[in-house]
Amino acid sequence: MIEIDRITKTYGTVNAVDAVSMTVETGSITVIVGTSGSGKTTLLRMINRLEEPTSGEVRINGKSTSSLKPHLLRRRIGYAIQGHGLFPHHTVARNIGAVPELLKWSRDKINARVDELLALFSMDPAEFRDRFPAELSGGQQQRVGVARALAPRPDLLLMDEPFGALDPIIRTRAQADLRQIQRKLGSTIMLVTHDMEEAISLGDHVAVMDAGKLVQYAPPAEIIARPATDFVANMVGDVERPLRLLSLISVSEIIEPGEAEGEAMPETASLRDALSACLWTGRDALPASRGGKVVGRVTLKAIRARAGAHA
Ligand SMILES: Nc1ncnc2c1ncn2[C@@H]1O[C@H](COP(=O)(O)OP(=O)(O)OP(=O)(O)O)[C@@H](O)[C@H]1O
Repeated sequence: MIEIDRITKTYGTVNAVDAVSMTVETGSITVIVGTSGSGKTTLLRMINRLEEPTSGEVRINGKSTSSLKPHLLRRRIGYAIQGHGLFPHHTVARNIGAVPELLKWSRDKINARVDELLALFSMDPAEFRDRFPAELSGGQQQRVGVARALAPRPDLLLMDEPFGALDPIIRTRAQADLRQIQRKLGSTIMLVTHDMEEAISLGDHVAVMDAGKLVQYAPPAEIIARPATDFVANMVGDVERPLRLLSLISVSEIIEPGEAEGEAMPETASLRDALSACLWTGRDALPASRGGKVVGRVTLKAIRARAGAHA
């Protein structure tokens, strides 16, 4: 069991993560979802102490992570990131065996573990063991990255946007593979994404972050049925229907006078695109442009009203 207890990270005057508490059950997947800058990565990196918390603590099976040396802690916690961070001059086998080697496992034990993991990820060990990362597809590199993180049988696997670089079809497949492997190995996983669909399809629990705060922590069905705040409701949408409707309406229909910060949205774009841009960049309003010139703004409130009017 992982207990996160009022953990906070302050940069200057900003609480990037603000007194977040949650308990993660062993053998489950928890997905942390939120807009850009909501504190997801900082939260994840405090768990393996790549960032030191300003206050609060994390306990793994009852033991505070602050009682362990960070490099020893990180051998017990796997970490997989977007772009996978493989060592380019090492073979697949050496990449996967990197931490077991540090832990001084025997050569036979490492080789067996490498082959076991490759097979689990549907990669024939005889074919892939001796290849270099550049000789793999993006999806294969991603799988090797996850296999490497799982190699020493970590207590916990942290994943930061692991599927971010994959195209949508491979991404869906990679999510299904991860689910299957996690079930088989009984791993405990905490995964960060900005994609609510990914959170809902992968998570046993979904943690929604907004401006450093944990605004809801619940199973996906509850997040959809009973969003705790307007922000969560916005992130979930009313599942698919309003999004489909919004994709049929153009920004030009709801432009209003006024200003907004950041990159402009062309009036010919759909409200689905405008909503997506608001959520992605954490803005409540976007400038709207016609022929490259800003002519007003489109607000999250107006997008929601329009979605409601069609419901
Ligand atoms: N080293 C740092 N120094 C100062 N501020 C930081 C630092 N790291 C992160 N922040 C700030 O903390 C906040 C949270 O950042 P964090 O990277 O955790 O967000 P995130 O939700 O993971 O975003 P994204 O999805 O864009 O990666 C942001 O406002 C960010 O600018």
